Amino acid sequence: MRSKPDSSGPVFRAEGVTKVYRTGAVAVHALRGVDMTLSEGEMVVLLGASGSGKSTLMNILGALDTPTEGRVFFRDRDLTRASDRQLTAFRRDHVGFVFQFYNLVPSLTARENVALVTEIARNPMTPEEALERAGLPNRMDHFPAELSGGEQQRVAIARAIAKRPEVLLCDEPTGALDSKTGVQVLEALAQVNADMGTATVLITHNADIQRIADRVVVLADGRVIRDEVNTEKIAPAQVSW
Ligand SMILES: Nc1ncnc2c1ncn2[C@@H]1O[C@H](COP(=O)(O)OP(=O)(O)OP(=O)(O)O)[C@@H](O)[C@H]1O
Repeated sequence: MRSKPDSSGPVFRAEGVTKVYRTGAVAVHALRGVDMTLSEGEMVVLLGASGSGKSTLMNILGALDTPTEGRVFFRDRDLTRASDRQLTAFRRDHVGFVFQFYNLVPSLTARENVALVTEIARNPMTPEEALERAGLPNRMDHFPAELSGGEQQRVAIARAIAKRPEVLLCDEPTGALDSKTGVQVLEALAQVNADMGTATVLITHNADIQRIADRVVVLADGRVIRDEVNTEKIAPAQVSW
């Protein structure tokens, strides 16, 4: 069953997005006309084989990259017409990113890593609240080297959500984790999605993880080959791989 109504307009809308990377004489067609939407509060799992274009699409949605052709809207804003400066402001104000590798500052504690964001964001939560929401209330004064991979990833999630982004883009957040710690990370993401209504895109290689999604989008060779509502959504704790 869908857990959330789909009454409002999409947060993201990609229309006919193509991306061609040119390296010398070689052209790689990473995306070949992708249409996709992300609705308010929705958790979308993006699946596909290696090289199918998942990261390229996510980077374009998050304005880390620009399409070769096509349009990307964030609410009513056409990102493909925005300047670099506007795109930087868009990322800073609206998007949280979580990557496979946590990119924490090793010499700072969990709390201090999150504070790097809360000190510059416009309407942040406290680092403590962010770490609690990410499921890590008891490790705030630990350094990254004192934390497990799953705990480090939850610090990265806390850092990503501390500015209260409307969208969370997660590229293989469990890719470096075993299944037990991977489930804990998925639980943190599902909790944020449920409590804060943060629309979330989650890239994974792991087909089992699609079961926690509201909707599943599958890419193959730069095209969307499946886009379906998941009618039997399960809790992360029920996922095993
Ligand atoms: N900066 C780049 N320059 C040239 N080619 C690129 C670049 N980034 C990605 N590509 C190519 O674009 C295609 C899609 O890559 P992308 O990283 O989006 O796939 P993916 O589905 O995320 O793969 P993976 O699951 O392995 O991360 C691949 O063929 C890749 O080699």
